[in-house]
Amino acid sequence: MGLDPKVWEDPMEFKPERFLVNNGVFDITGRKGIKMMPFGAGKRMCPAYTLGLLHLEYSVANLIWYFNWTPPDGHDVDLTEKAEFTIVMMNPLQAKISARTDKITT
Ligand code: HEM
Repeated sequence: MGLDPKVWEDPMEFKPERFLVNNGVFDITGRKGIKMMPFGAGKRMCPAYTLGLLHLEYSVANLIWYFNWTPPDGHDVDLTEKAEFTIVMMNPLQAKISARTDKITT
């Protein structure tokens, strides 16, 4: 379903902005039609999906808030897909992280 052009426009293209519809509120519960359902759908849907989403947002927000992320010299980020046992990135992702000194502390 994730690769079906009847469901997704240009399914093979990396377009995160496709989820920025309806003021950024994308239905992942399957209530408005089943299109993407990372937490399942219907009666047996994950009962903790809001907790899961909150936890992910909190984790990512903290990683961005506390660290600067840059690619090491000579390791450019390339999102092109490469087929191995699974689909991997063209260049394995490497990141140099350092503590942010410019963040506002409260
Ligand atoms: C990002 C995090 C999570 C993802 C992607 C996820 C995804 C899923 C999926 C796909 C199902 C199966 C739904 C179905 O059978 O249709 C499920 C079920 C379930 N999840 Fe999660 N889940 C997450 C986090 C959590 C957390 C944090 C908890 C508990 C604190 C939890 C508790 C459960 C339970 C109890 C079920 C079984 C529901 C049932 O069979 O009635 N999940 N989850």
